[in-house]
Amino acid sequence: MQESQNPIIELRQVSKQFGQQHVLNALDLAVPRNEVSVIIGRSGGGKSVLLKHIIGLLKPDSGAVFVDGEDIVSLGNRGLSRVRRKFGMLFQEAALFDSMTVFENVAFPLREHTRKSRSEIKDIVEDKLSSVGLKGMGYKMPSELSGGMRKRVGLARAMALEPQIVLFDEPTSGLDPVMSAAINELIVRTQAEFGATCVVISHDIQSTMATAHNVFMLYEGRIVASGPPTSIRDHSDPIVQQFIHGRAEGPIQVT
Ligand SMILES: Nc1ncnc2c1ncn2[C@@H]1O[C@H](COP(=O)(O)OP(=O)(O)OP(=O)(O)O)[C@@H](O)[C@H]1O
Repeated sequence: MQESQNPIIELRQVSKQFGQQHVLNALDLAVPRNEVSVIIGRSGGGKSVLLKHIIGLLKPDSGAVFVDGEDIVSLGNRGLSRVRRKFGMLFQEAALFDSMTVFENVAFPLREHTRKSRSEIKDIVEDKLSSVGLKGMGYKMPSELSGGMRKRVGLARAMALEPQIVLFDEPTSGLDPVMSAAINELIVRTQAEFGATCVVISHDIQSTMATAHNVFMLYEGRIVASGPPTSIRDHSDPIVQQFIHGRAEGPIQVT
C-alpha cells in the first residue's frame, strides 16, 4: 500500500475507563491523510479523552494508537515529544500567553523547538500572521483582541512549526455565525494550503458539514458512523439522525 493511503492516525480497539466509567469502548478510528476529519459527539462523550490518546497525553487501558504508522502507546517522554512535533494544536480558548504580544505568542514554539535566528523567526511569524489575516497585528496584546482574532493567533501559533497534523478542539464554540464561518474557512484553507491533516472536535453540525471531508460520530465510546458529510446526513441510524438534527426526542437519552 502507498504511504498516502495509510491513515495518519489510527486507533485500534482502544478502551479507557475512569473508575467505573467506560469512556472509550474498543474504539476503532482511521483518520485519512491530508484531509479535514471532524469528530462529533455529545458533551461529555469522550471527544477530549480521544484527542488526548492521539497525542499521547493519556494511555489506553488496552488497544493501540498509531501516529504516522508508529505505535505511540509504549513510547516514553522523549519518543512522545518527537511524535508531538508532528502536531499543532488549537485549544478551545486559544490558550494564548496573556503577558506576551501576539508576535511573541506565535514565535514561542519556534524559540522553544528550533535554533532559527531572530530574523528567520520574524519572517515565519509575519508569514503565519498574514496567512490568518492578522498582518501587522504582532504588536497587540491578546487582551486587545476579539475571541475570533485570538483563535486566529492560536492557529498561527499552531502552524508555526508547520505540523503535519493540526488538531482543533471546538474551534467555533462561543463564536457568532459570521466568525464561525471565517474560522471554518481558515480550517479548510489550512488543509489546502499546507497539505496538513486537520482533525476537528466539534458539536457544531453546521460547521462540520461545511468543512469536513470525513465525519466520525462518537457515541458510547465507539465510532458509530463515519463517512463524508452527505452520508452522515442521510445515515439510517436513528442515533446519528437525532444528533445531527438536534432533536430532544430519540434513542439518545438526555440526562
Ligand atoms: N482524567 C480524568 N479522570 C476522570 N474522568 C475523566 C478524566 N478525563 C475525562 N473524564 C471523564 O470522561 C468523560 C468524557 O470527557 P471528555 O472531556 O472527553 O468529553 P467531551 O466529549 O470532550 O465533552 P465536551 O464536548 O463537553 O467537551 C467525562 O465524563 C469526564 O468527566
